[in-house]
Amino acid sequence: MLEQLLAGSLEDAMARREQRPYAVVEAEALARPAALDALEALAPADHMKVIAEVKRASPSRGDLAEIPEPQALAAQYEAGGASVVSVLTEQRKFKGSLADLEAVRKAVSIPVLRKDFIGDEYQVLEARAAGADLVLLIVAALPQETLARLYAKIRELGMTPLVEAHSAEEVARAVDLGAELIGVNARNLSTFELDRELFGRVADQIPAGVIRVAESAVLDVTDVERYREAGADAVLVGEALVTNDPIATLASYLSV
Ligand SMILES: O=C(O)c1ccccc1NCC(=O)[C@H](O)[C@H](O)COP(=O)(O)O
Repeated sequence: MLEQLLAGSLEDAMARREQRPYAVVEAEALARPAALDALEALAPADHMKVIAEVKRASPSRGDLAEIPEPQALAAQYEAGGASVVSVLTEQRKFKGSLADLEAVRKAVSIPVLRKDFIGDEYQVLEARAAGADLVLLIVAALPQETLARLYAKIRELGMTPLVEAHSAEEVARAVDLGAELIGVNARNLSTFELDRELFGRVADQIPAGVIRVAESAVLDVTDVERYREAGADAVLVGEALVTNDPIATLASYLSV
């Protein structure tokens, strides 16, 4: 499934490139005001930080919420104390878009993450042109050389890569890249199986000074407490926020 998701996102990006050539999007990306400092926003604190996701649907869970105005939801996330807003821009299975990202960018003043299946520099340029401050890189999706090239491109544009791993070996590859922000995803993106103990098993592999994010299947405050005890600085949450009162849910998570 991960291969299909990446292939679909790349195909869609190449179709957009036919309409908006590389040089045009590059000029837009370079004309943007500087990206916001995501590492500062997510710096370890005396409470758990939250990356709050705009997520309409997913391959493992189907339709979750309509979200006709992603900017309104993002504004609620900011008001509720989220440190970063994650916007799923993948169209085929997640029903997201770059237009969602642009709308969210205009509505909030906290950093915004482009969450998609990134495999090409053009997608990185698109992210910056739309106003993203962070871009997701999935270790399982790409060879190390490609990851390193995209990591460098994201940094060159002043953005922060969120490098996502789903095993001890992938955490080691994220560390080798020099990642300053590492996400451990409890969800296997090929099988959709959840491993809620994974973060606890690999957290010690992440060097001191690197920000640690626990991703996926954070469904209630006890999950947040478990991840906090295991050393997480932040949690990335989609479903629990789009299917419940986001302000109340954020308040309970931020109390940990
Ligand atoms: O969510 C999925 O089903 C999914 C399937 C395949 C690839 C990626 C997928 N999700 C992306 C994410 O990483 C999550 O949206 C994110 O971590 C939030 O997860 P959740 O809180 O469980 O909605």
